[in-house]
Amino acid sequence: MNITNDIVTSYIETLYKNDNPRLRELRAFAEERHVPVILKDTEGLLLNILRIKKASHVLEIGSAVGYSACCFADSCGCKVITVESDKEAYDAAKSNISELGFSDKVQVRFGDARDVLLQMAAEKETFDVVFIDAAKSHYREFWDLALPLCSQDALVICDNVLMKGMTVSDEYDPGRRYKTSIRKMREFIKYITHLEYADTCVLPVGDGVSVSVIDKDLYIL
Ligand SMILES: C[S@@+](CC[C@H](N)C(=O)[O-])C[C@H]1O[C@@H](n2cnc3c(N)ncnc32)[C@H](O)[C@@H]1O
Repeated sequence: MNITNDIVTSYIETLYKNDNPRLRELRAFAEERHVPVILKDTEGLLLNILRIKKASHVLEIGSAVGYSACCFADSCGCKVITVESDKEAYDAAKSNISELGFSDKVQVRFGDARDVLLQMAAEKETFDVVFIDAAKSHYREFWDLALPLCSQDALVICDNVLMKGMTVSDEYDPGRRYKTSIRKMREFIKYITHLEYADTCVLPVGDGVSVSVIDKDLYIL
């Protein structure tokens, strides 16, 4: 189910373009195997945001097969560190990044992002964009761990925040199967939209994308 009108979504899909044939192939490969990769309209939004921001160092939580990480590096030449906890996905991401020629720009790290980000903080790594696209029920933990890694005016972008409409209304989860993750996502959205150190907007693009600008001067560890 789309969170926007199906006719609008289909029309926007017809406008999609990615000029890199290898990335188009990787998207097709992932889609055929039902590997979740960023939706086409989300991709368009993120790549333009990265270019407007002139992003140089991007942290991604949730690599899957490495598709979005390669798109980021391809669109603006930024360095990307992407973190993946599933061994099979990690291996696939590593080999795709290498085969597509992005090994000098994209580094994939294996492990639960909640552990890997702690190590990165100890190594004093910083990023001007963080993209959170992993287990939805852990978004608050990912956010808290990503904040110390952000530079001044960094962007923290979270995917799937509208959860196919379920964040907005229980009617989209009639069997109440996702009750806990819905509650956690609502709490997360409320949290990030009421912070003094972050300005956040939530966009009904793809499965819902939040974009937060971080004022490090107002952020106290
Ligand atoms: C939606 S997919 C990522 C898609 C990718 N960003 C793209 O668009 O090409 C989410 C990925 O997050 C990974 N993941 C889930 N929880 C994680 C965690 N705690 N730490 C690291 N990776 C995690 C999953 O194994 C899955 O491969």
